[in-house]
Amino acid sequence: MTLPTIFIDGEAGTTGLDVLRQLEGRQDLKLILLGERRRDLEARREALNTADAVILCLPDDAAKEAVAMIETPRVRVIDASTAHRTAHDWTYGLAELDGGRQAERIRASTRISNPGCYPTGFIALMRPLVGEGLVPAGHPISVNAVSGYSGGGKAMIAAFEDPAAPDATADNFRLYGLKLQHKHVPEMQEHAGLSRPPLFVPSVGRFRQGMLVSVPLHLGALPGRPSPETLHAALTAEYADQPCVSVAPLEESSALAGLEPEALNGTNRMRLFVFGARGGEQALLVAQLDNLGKGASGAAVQNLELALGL
Ligand SMILES: NC(=O)C1=CN([C@@H]2O[C@H](COP(=O)(O)OP(=O)(O)OC[C@H]3O[C@@H](n4cnc5c(N)ncnc54)[C@H](OP(=O)(O)O)[C@@H]3O)[C@@H](O)[C@H]2O)C=CC1
Ligand SMILES: CC(=O)N[C@@H](CCC(=O)OP(=O)(O)O)C(=O)O
Repeated sequence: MTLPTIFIDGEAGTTGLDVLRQLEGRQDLKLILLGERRRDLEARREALNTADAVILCLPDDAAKEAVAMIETPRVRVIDASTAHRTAHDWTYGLAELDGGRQAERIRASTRISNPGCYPTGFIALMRPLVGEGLVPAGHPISVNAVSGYSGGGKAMIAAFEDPAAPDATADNFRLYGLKLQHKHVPEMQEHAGLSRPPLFVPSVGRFRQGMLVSVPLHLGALPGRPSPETLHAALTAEYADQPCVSVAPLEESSALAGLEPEALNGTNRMRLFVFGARGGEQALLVAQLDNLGKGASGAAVQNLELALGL
């Protein structure tokens, strides 16, 4: 039996290394690695056109360049960058959407855009609620989030870990994206089904990886005045059959005094929480995930398995 071949373009970057860690040692596929030739255009072109599947772990411009180099339509492409996440001829790689029907679309596709880390949490929380009409598409939505510093790739890792790095920082925590035009906003809006861009306030802390994405809601301002229990029931039903996404029971979340971002590190899992007093007028929805796991490399490997039927 011929094993499928996989090329990771960007194999030595933060996401690429994490994909490599998950794939090396597998007996059901063969990796194409370029090592020192990874920046050589001709070596990349050849690998991009001979592999059965390629995972692009590159900045946006380099990802677009890689796609333009692919002349073989059968090659399955999984792009971890932001470049194709709202492109209508690409399939959005969040397999759990629409009760898992998105997994079928991924299976049938040769162009798969891997979701952004923050959008993975936001869309998982919001899309079912908008779809059910519990939150109107035009409702003003705010989203606050915190990420580990690996979210900014090699440069941000160096800034937090190496005092001699060009952007070295002693910050323990900071808000950013303060122009309110973060690159993830169009992706969040489109795949959550919103007609108005969410107001997104990201932040980064002095921990390597892990993420919380929070959406506060004034329930009295929603048309049906749903309770926290109603929102929780909708999310629980949506993800009931999904092994990688779970919804914490209300008894569990109401007993929590706090929530930290690192609990799911090293996994491809995401946990959703609904906080709020029983029957109350306010709710806080939170997604907990690993920015490098379900937010990047974990989802890329999940999409690879779907696309190749592994
Ligand atoms: N970090 C995260 O949490 C997440 C990242 N992503 C996305 O994944 C992609 C990669 O990010 P990340 O791994 O963090 O970034 P890194 O900066 O850690 O790695 C980028 C990689 O791209 C390679 N590269 C850069 N430019 C070129 C080029 N012109 N030709 C060939 N290779 C090139 C680099 O090569 P070299 O090793 O030679 O420097 C490096 O290996 C980005 O699009 C990012 O948005 C998505 C979700 C989450
Ligand atoms: C902490 C930090 O800087 N995070 C990055 C998001 C991670 C990333 O590169 O975005 P994708 O998920 O789209 O690839 C940022 O805000 O730009």
